[in-house]
Amino acid sequence: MKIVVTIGGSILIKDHDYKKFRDYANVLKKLNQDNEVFVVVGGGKTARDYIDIARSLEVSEAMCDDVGIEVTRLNAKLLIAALGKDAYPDVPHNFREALTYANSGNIIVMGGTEPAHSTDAVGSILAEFVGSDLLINATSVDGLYNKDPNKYPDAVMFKEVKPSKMMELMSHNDVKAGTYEFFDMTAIQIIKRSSIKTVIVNGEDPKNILIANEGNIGTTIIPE
Ligand SMILES: Nc1ncnc2c1ncn2[C@@H]1O[C@H](COP(=O)(O)OP(=O)(O)O)[C@@H](O)[C@H]1O
Ligand SMILES: O=c1ccn([C@@H]2O[C@H](COP(=O)(O)OP(=O)(O)O)[C@@H](O)[C@H]2O)c(=O)[nH]1
Repeated sequence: MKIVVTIGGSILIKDHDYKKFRDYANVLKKLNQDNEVFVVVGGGKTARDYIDIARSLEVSEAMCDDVGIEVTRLNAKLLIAALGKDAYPDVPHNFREALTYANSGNIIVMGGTEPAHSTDAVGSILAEFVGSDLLINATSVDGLYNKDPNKYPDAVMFKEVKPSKMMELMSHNDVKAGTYEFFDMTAIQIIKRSSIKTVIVNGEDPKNILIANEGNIGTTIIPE
């Protein structure tokens, strides 16, 4: 099975701790034993800090996004380091490169591609591009809720959700560099148009990725 895993920067680089990269590498190696694995990593607080500096220098939003992309690629390099010989040594800068590098049989790790969307969108486009059977989105909450669970204690998590419902929930979100919170529209649109089976899980514990592969955790995005 082909699997694309996106790992939110909010978990991977939260504490600037090498152990998170090592723990993720161990889980991804396990997943890669019976599957072909592609990974997309986010930028986290580091990306937001860099974007804030760029924005204060009054560069364009696209340039701010570009700064964010560089940070995601740095995080990808760290995960490649943790994976050692199981990873392809270069970070693909686009989807064609990812597909070409996959011929090596190694785990592919990438960050962002171009401005104006998040690494969640990169994950969904990559899933479409390589014909992935499953997209696993590892983030800092247990799944998709009817409202932000960090702001509203009474928020309720969906076990299953259709893309159109997600669009409704995310439509008010900002589209500036560093602010593509949770899922951006591009990501949802791609998941919708190609009916990509997607599971959103809490990635604080990397082992949840293995559970997501077997089902029954987090939120599953189901076709319309
Ligand atoms: N409807 C929602 N369901 C779940 N989380 C939400 C929702 N709306 C906003 N959030 C927020 O989105 C955050 C995850 O987004 P983000 O920090 O960008 O994660 P990642 O690093 O995985 O991309 C959560 O911490 C949560 O506070
Ligand atoms: O293909 C991409 C990926 C990322 N980004 C920029 O890089 C930032 C960090 O990526 P992301 O938000 O996905 O990281 P995470 O939410 O996982 O920390 C984004 O906010 C965007 O500004 C982008 O422009 N294009």
